[in-house]
Amino acid sequence: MLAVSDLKIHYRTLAGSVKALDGVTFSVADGEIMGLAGESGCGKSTLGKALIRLEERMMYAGGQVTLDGKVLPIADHKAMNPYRFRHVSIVPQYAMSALNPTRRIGRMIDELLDARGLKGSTLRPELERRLAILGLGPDVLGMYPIELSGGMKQRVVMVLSTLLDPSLLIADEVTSALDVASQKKVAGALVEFRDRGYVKSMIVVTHDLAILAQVADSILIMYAGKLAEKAPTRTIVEAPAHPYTRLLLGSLPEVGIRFEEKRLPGIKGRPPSLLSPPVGCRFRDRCPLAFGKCVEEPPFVEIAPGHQVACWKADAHAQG
Ligand SMILES: Nc1ncnc2c1ncn2[C@@H]1O[C@H](COP(=O)(O)OP(=O)(O)OP(=O)(O)O)[C@@H](O)[C@H]1O
Repeated sequence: MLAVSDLKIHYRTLAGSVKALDGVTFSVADGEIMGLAGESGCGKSTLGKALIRLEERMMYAGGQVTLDGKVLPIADHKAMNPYRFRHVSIVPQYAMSALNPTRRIGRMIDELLDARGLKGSTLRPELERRLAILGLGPDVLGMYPIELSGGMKQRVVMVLSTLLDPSLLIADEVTSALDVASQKKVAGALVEFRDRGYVKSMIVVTHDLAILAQVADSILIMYAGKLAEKAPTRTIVEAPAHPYTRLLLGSLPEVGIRFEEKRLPGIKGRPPSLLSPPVGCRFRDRCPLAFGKCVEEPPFVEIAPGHQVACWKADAHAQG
Protein backbone atom coordinates (compact mmCIF):
# COMPACT_ATOMS: atom_id res chain seq x y z
CA MET A 1 0.00 0.00 0.00
CA LEU A 2 1.15 3.53 -0.81
CA ALA A 3 0.53 6.31 1.69
CA VAL A 4 1.45 9.88 0.85
CA SER A 5 1.23 12.42 3.64
CA ASP A 6 1.39 16.21 3.25
CA LEU A 7 3.89 15.92 0.38
CA LYS A 8 5.37 19.17 -0.88
CA ILE A 9 7.52 19.39 -3.99
CA HIS A 10 8.72 22.71 -5.40
CA TYR A 11 10.65 23.69 -8.51
CA ARG A 12 13.50 26.14 -8.18
CA THR A 13 13.21 28.91 -10.75
CA LEU A 14 14.74 32.36 -11.14
CA ALA A 15 11.38 33.88 -10.27
CA GLY A 16 11.12 31.88 -7.03
CA SER A 17 9.87 28.44 -6.09
CA VAL A 18 6.95 26.96 -7.99
CA LYS A 19 4.82 25.05 -5.50
CA ALA A 20 3.85 22.25 -7.85
CA LEU A 21 2.74 19.94 -5.03
CA ASP A 22 1.54 21.87 -2.06
CA GLY A 23 0.73 19.38 0.68
CA VAL A 24 -1.01 16.34 -0.76
CA THR A 25 -2.30 13.44 1.33
CA PHE A 26 -3.82 10.27 -0.11
CA SER A 27 -3.31 6.52 -0.28
CA VAL A 28 -3.50 3.78 -2.89
CA ALA A 29 -4.55 0.35 -1.65
CA ASP A 30 -3.10 -2.96 -2.79
CA GLY A 31 -4.83 -4.01 -5.98
CA GLU A 32 -5.98 -0.45 -6.74
CA ILE A 33 -5.42 1.28 -10.06
CA MET A 34 -5.73 4.98 -9.32
CA GLY A 35 -6.10 7.46 -12.15
CA LEU A 36 -4.60 10.91 -11.67
CA ALA A 37 -6.19 13.70 -13.67
CA GLY A 38 -6.49 17.48 -13.88
CA GLU A 39 -5.73 20.34 -16.26
CA SER A 40 -2.27 20.91 -17.62
CA GLY A 41 0.12 22.27 -14.99
CA CYS A 42 -1.86 21.04 -11.95
CA GLY A 43 1.04 18.87 -10.76
CA LYS A 44 0.11 15.38 -11.96
CA SER A 45 3.46 14.52 -13.50
CA THR A 46 5.32 16.10 -10.61
CA LEU A 47 3.48 13.79 -8.23
CA GLY A 48 4.13 10.72 -10.37
CA LYS A 49 7.82 11.49 -10.78
CA ALA A 50 8.41 12.52 -7.16
CA LEU A 51 7.54 9.02 -6.00
CA ILE A 52 10.47 7.57 -7.91
CA ARG A 53 13.02 10.18 -8.93
CA LEU A 54 13.29 13.89 -8.22
CA GLU A 55 14.51 15.75 -11.28
CA GLU A 56 17.29 18.26 -10.94
CA ARG A 57 15.08 21.28 -10.32
CA MET A 58 12.60 19.46 -8.11
CA MET A 59 13.01 20.19 -4.44
CA TYR A 60 11.55 18.14 -1.64
CA ALA A 61 9.87 20.61 0.70
CA GLY A 62 8.18 18.29 3.20
CA GLY A 63 5.92 15.35 3.83
CA GLN A 64 6.30 11.59 3.83
CA VAL A 65 5.79 8.69 1.46
CA THR A 66 5.47 5.13 2.72
CA LEU A 67 5.22 2.02 0.59
CA ASP A 68 4.19 -1.24 2.25
CA GLY A 69 4.91 0.29 5.62
CA LYS A 70 8.44 1.48 4.78
CA VAL A 71 9.35 5.13 4.37
CA LEU A 72 10.57 5.85 0.82
CA PRO A 73 13.59 8.17 1.02
CA ILE A 74 12.39 10.21 -1.96
CA ALA A 75 14.52 13.24 -1.08
CA ASP A 76 17.73 11.20 -1.22
CA HIS A 77 18.60 10.21 -4.78
CA LYS A 78 21.11 7.52 -3.74
CA ALA A 79 19.04 6.05 -0.93
CA MET A 80 16.17 5.61 -3.41
CA ASN A 81 18.28 3.36 -5.66
CA PRO A 82 17.43 0.06 -3.97
CA TYR A 83 13.72 0.89 -4.25
CA ARG A 84 13.60 1.90 -7.91
CA PHE A 85 12.56 -0.82 -10.32
CA ARG A 86 12.26 -3.36 -7.48
CA HIS A 87 9.59 -1.67 -5.34
CA VAL A 88 8.48 1.35 -7.33
CA SER A 89 8.76 1.59 -11.08
CA ILE A 90 7.66 3.94 -13.83
CA VAL A 91 6.63 3.75 -17.44
CA PRO A 92 7.69 7.29 -18.29
CA GLN A 93 6.06 9.73 -20.64
CA TYR A 94 7.72 9.27 -24.04
CA ALA A 95 8.97 5.82 -22.93
CA MET A 96 8.78 4.83 -26.56
CA SER A 97 11.39 7.30 -27.66
CA ALA A 98 13.56 6.45 -24.65
CA LEU A 99 14.49 3.11 -26.23
CA ASN A 100 18.01 3.23 -27.63
CA PRO A 101 17.61 3.16 -31.43
CA THR A 102 21.01 1.53 -32.03
CA ARG A 103 20.42 -1.54 -29.85
CA ARG A 104 18.28 -4.58 -30.45
CA ILE A 105 15.51 -4.71 -27.80
CA GLY A 106 16.86 -7.90 -26.16
CA ARG A 107 20.38 -6.57 -25.85
CA MET A 108 19.19 -3.28 -24.49
CA ILE A 109 17.12 -5.06 -21.84
CA ASP A 110 20.15 -7.20 -20.87
CA GLU A 111 22.25 -4.05 -20.49
CA LEU A 112 19.61 -2.39 -18.33
CA LEU A 113 19.33 -5.45 -16.10
CA ASP A 114 23.11 -5.75 -15.95
CA ALA A 115 23.39 -2.14 -14.76
CA ARG A 116 21.17 -3.12 -11.84
CA GLY A 117 23.23 -6.17 -10.98
CA LEU A 118 20.76 -8.65 -12.49
CA LYS A 119 21.37 -11.38 -15.03
CA GLY A 120 19.39 -11.05 -18.25
CA SER A 121 19.70 -14.77 -19.05
CA THR A 122 18.07 -15.77 -15.75
CA LEU A 123 15.16 -13.43 -16.30
CA ARG A 124 14.78 -14.19 -20.03
CA PRO A 125 12.10 -16.96 -19.68
CA GLU A 126 9.93 -14.73 -17.49
CA LEU A 127 10.51 -11.79 -19.85
CA GLU A 128 9.35 -13.86 -22.83
CA ARG A 129 6.36 -15.20 -20.91
CA ARG A 130 5.19 -11.69 -20.04
CA LEU A 131 5.74 -10.36 -23.55
CA ALA A 132 3.60 -13.25 -24.80
CA ILE A 133 0.82 -12.30 -22.37
CA LEU A 134 0.74 -8.91 -24.06
CA GLY A 135 0.71 -10.46 -27.52
CA LEU A 136 4.41 -9.97 -28.32
CA GLY A 137 6.49 -12.90 -29.58
CA PRO A 138 10.11 -13.52 -28.54
CA ASP A 139 11.17 -12.27 -31.97
CA VAL A 140 10.70 -8.66 -30.75
CA LEU A 141 13.83 -9.14 -28.65
CA GLY A 142 15.86 -9.44 -31.85
CA MET A 143 14.38 -6.27 -33.34
CA TYR A 144 15.46 -2.65 -33.29
CA PRO A 145 13.01 -0.10 -31.79
CA ILE A 146 12.31 1.32 -35.25
CA GLU A 147 10.83 -2.03 -36.28
CA LEU A 148 8.13 -1.85 -33.58
CA SER A 149 4.96 0.24 -33.58
CA GLY A 150 4.41 2.82 -30.83
CA GLY A 151 2.00 0.54 -28.99
CA MET A 152 4.41 -2.41 -29.18
CA LYS A 153 7.24 -0.29 -27.77
CA GLN A 154 5.01 0.92 -24.98
CA ARG A 155 4.14 -2.69 -24.07
CA VAL A 156 7.82 -3.70 -24.15
CA VAL A 157 8.65 -0.87 -21.74
CA MET A 158 5.75 -1.94 -19.55
CA VAL A 159 7.01 -5.52 -19.35
CA LEU A 160 10.50 -4.30 -18.56
CA SER A 161 9.34 -1.84 -15.88
CA THR A 162 7.39 -4.53 -14.06
CA LEU A 163 9.77 -7.48 -14.51
CA LEU A 164 10.73 -7.54 -10.83
CA ASP A 165 7.13 -7.32 -9.60
CA PRO A 166 7.30 -3.83 -8.07
CA SER A 167 4.71 -2.89 -5.50
CA LEU A 168 3.84 0.38 -7.24
CA LEU A 169 3.87 1.26 -10.94
CA ILE A 170 3.53 4.80 -12.21
CA ALA A 171 2.25 5.02 -15.76
CA ASP A 172 2.77 8.58 -17.03
CA GLU A 173 0.68 9.43 -20.10
CA VAL A 174 1.36 5.97 -21.50
CA THR A 175 -1.45 6.05 -24.00
CA SER A 176 -1.38 9.64 -25.15
CA ALA A 177 0.78 9.25 -28.26
CA LEU A 178 -1.07 6.17 -29.52
CA ASP A 179 -3.97 5.55 -31.89
CA VAL A 180 -7.21 4.36 -30.30
CA ALA A 181 -6.66 0.63 -31.02
CA SER A 182 -3.16 0.71 -29.46
CA GLN A 183 -4.48 2.73 -26.54
CA LYS A 184 -6.93 -0.04 -25.78
CA LYS A 185 -4.19 -2.68 -25.86
CA VAL A 186 -1.91 -0.73 -23.55
CA ALA A 187 -4.81 0.05 -21.19
CA GLY A 188 -5.74 -3.64 -21.19
CA ALA A 189 -2.13 -4.52 -20.41
CA LEU A 190 -2.19 -2.32 -17.30
CA VAL A 191 -5.24 -4.12 -15.95
CA GLU A 192 -3.88 -7.55 -16.91
CA PHE A 193 -0.62 -6.98 -15.02
CA ARG A 194 -2.47 -5.84 -11.93
CA ASP A 195 -4.84 -8.82 -12.14
CA ARG A 196 -1.88 -11.20 -12.39
CA GLY A 197 -0.25 -9.58 -9.37
CA TYR A 198 2.87 -8.41 -11.25
CA VAL A 199 2.28 -5.04 -9.61
CA LYS A 200 0.23 -4.41 -6.50
CA SER A 201 -0.97 -0.93 -7.28
CA MET A 202 -0.74 1.65 -10.03
CA ILE A 203 -1.01 5.37 -10.53
CA VAL A 204 -2.10 6.16 -14.06
CA VAL A 205 -1.36 9.80 -14.91
CA THR A 206 -3.34 11.04 -17.91
CA HIS A 207 -5.32 13.80 -19.56
CA ASP A 208 -7.61 11.22 -21.01
CA LEU A 209 -10.58 10.59 -18.72
CA ALA A 210 -12.02 8.08 -21.18
CA ILE A 211 -8.98 5.82 -20.60
CA LEU A 212 -9.38 6.19 -16.85
CA ALA A 213 -13.04 5.23 -17.03
CA GLN A 214 -11.78 2.05 -18.70
CA VAL A 215 -8.92 1.06 -16.37
CA ALA A 216 -9.07 2.91 -13.07
CA ASP A 217 -10.72 1.73 -9.86
CA SER A 218 -10.48 5.22 -8.43
CA ILE A 219 -9.70 8.69 -9.73
CA LEU A 220 -7.83 11.49 -8.00
CA ILE A 221 -8.48 14.97 -9.39
CA MET A 222 -5.85 17.65 -8.82
CA TYR A 223 -6.17 21.40 -9.12
CA ALA A 224 -3.30 23.89 -8.87
CA GLY A 225 -0.94 21.78 -6.78
CA LYS A 226 -3.65 20.51 -4.42
CA LEU A 227 -6.04 17.58 -4.32
CA ALA A 228 -9.64 18.38 -5.22
CA GLU A 229 -11.38 15.01 -5.06
CA LYS A 230 -10.73 11.28 -4.86
CA ALA A 231 -13.43 8.64 -5.28
CA PRO A 232 -14.21 5.33 -6.93
CA THR A 233 -14.28 5.86 -10.71
CA ARG A 234 -18.02 5.39 -10.88
CA THR A 235 -18.64 8.06 -8.26
CA ILE A 236 -16.34 10.51 -10.04
CA VAL A 237 -18.15 9.92 -13.32
CA GLU A 238 -21.72 9.73 -12.01
CA ALA A 239 -21.79 11.78 -8.82
CA PRO A 240 -18.77 14.06 -8.48
CA ALA A 241 -18.94 16.32 -5.45
CA HIS A 242 -16.33 18.98 -6.27
CA PRO A 243 -17.53 21.79 -8.59
CA TYR A 244 -14.22 21.53 -10.46
CA THR A 245 -14.68 17.79 -11.10
CA ARG A 246 -18.19 18.51 -12.34
CA LEU A 247 -16.97 21.13 -14.78
CA LEU A 248 -14.09 18.97 -15.90
CA LEU A 249 -16.44 16.10 -16.62
CA GLY A 250 -18.98 18.40 -18.18
CA SER A 251 -16.29 19.18 -20.67
CA LEU A 252 -15.56 15.50 -21.24
CA PRO A 253 -15.94 15.12 -24.94
CA GLU A 254 -15.90 12.06 -27.10
CA VAL A 255 -13.31 9.34 -26.56
CA GLY A 256 -9.88 10.31 -27.78
CA ILE A 257 -10.14 14.05 -27.22
CA ARG A 258 -8.12 15.32 -24.31
CA PHE A 259 -9.61 17.92 -22.05
CA GLU A 260 -6.78 20.38 -22.20
CA GLU A 261 -7.55 20.82 -25.86
CA LYS A 262 -11.00 22.10 -25.06
CA ARG A 263 -11.93 25.10 -22.99
CA LEU A 264 -13.82 24.21 -19.89
CA PRO A 265 -17.35 25.48 -20.38
CA GLY A 266 -18.68 27.93 -17.85
CA ILE A 267 -15.38 28.55 -16.11
CA LYS A 268 -13.57 31.66 -17.11
CA GLY A 269 -9.97 32.30 -16.25
CA ARG A 270 -7.03 30.06 -15.59
CA PRO A 271 -5.61 28.18 -12.64
CA PRO A 272 -3.60 30.48 -10.31
CA SER A 273 0.16 30.83 -10.54
CA LEU A 274 1.98 28.32 -8.39
CA LEU A 275 4.74 30.83 -7.66
CA SER A 276 2.53 32.56 -5.07
CA PRO A 277 -0.74 30.69 -4.91
CA PRO A 278 -3.67 32.46 -3.24
CA VAL A 279 -4.84 31.52 0.24
CA GLY A 280 -8.11 29.66 0.61
CA CYS A 281 -9.65 27.47 -2.03
CA ARG A 282 -7.57 27.78 -5.19
CA PHE A 283 -10.57 27.23 -7.41
CA ARG A 284 -12.68 29.96 -5.86
CA ASP A 285 -12.08 32.60 -8.55
CA ARG A 286 -13.49 30.29 -11.18
CA CYS A 287 -16.06 28.48 -9.08
CA PRO A 288 -19.77 29.06 -9.68
CA LEU A 289 -20.52 28.09 -6.07
CA ALA A 290 -17.89 30.20 -4.29
CA PHE A 291 -19.01 31.99 -1.12
CA GLY A 292 -17.43 33.83 1.81
CA LYS A 293 -15.93 30.79 3.52
CA CYS A 294 -13.86 29.90 0.46
CA VAL A 295 -11.18 32.39 1.56
CA GLU A 296 -10.30 29.65 4.05
CA GLU A 297 -8.67 26.54 2.66
CA PRO A 298 -11.12 23.62 2.58
CA PRO A 299 -9.68 20.43 4.10
CA PHE A 300 -9.56 17.25 2.01
CA VAL A 301 -12.12 15.21 3.96
CA GLU A 302 -14.02 11.98 3.54
CA ILE A 303 -17.72 12.59 2.79
CA ALA A 304 -18.52 8.93 2.10
CA PRO A 305 -16.42 5.74 2.31
CA GLY A 306 -13.55 6.12 -0.17
CA HIS A 307 -14.78 9.55 -1.29
CA GLN A 308 -12.70 12.56 -0.28
CA VAL A 309 -13.29 16.13 -1.31
CA ALA A 310 -11.77 19.54 -0.62
CA CYS A 311 -14.79 21.83 -0.91
CA TRP A 312 -16.85 23.64 1.72
CA LYS A 313 -20.00 22.84 -0.22
CA ALA A 314 -19.20 19.21 -0.98
CA ASP A 315 -21.62 17.67 1.50
CA ALA A 316 -24.62 19.59 0.25
CA HIS A 317 -23.46 18.84 -3.24
CA ALA A 318 -23.15 15.10 -2.82
CA GLN A 319 -26.65 14.95 -1.41
CA GLY A 320 -28.06 17.19 -4.11
N1 LIG B 1 11.27 22.00 -14.56
C1 LIG B 1 10.37 22.86 -14.08
N2 LIG B 1 10.73 24.08 -13.66
C2 LIG B 1 9.85 24.96 -13.17
N3 LIG B 1 8.54 24.72 -13.06
C3 LIG B 1 8.09 23.53 -13.48
C4 LIG B 1 8.98 22.53 -14.02
N4 LIG B 1 8.24 21.46 -14.36
C5 LIG B 1 6.98 21.76 -14.04
N5 LIG B 1 6.86 22.99 -13.52
C6 LIG B 1 5.66 23.68 -13.04
O1 LIG B 1 5.08 22.88 -12.02
C7 LIG B 1 3.66 22.86 -12.15
C8 LIG B 1 3.18 21.43 -12.26
O2 LIG B 1 3.69 20.86 -13.47
P1 LIG B 1 3.39 19.35 -13.90
O3 LIG B 1 4.19 19.07 -15.12
O4 LIG B 1 3.53 18.46 -12.74
O5 LIG B 1 1.85 19.44 -14.28
P2 LIG B 1 0.97 18.40 -15.08
O6 LIG B 1 -0.36 18.46 -14.44
O7 LIG B 1 1.63 17.10 -15.15
O8 LIG B 1 0.90 19.09 -16.51
P3 LIG B 1 0.88 18.40 -17.94
O9 LIG B 1 -0.43 17.71 -17.98
O10 LIG B 1 0.95 19.56 -18.86
O11 LIG B 1 2.05 17.47 -18.00
C9 LIG B 1 3.33 23.74 -13.35
O12 LIG B 1 3.01 25.02 -12.86
C10 LIG B 1 4.62 23.77 -14.13
O13 LIG B 1 4.74 25.00 -14.83
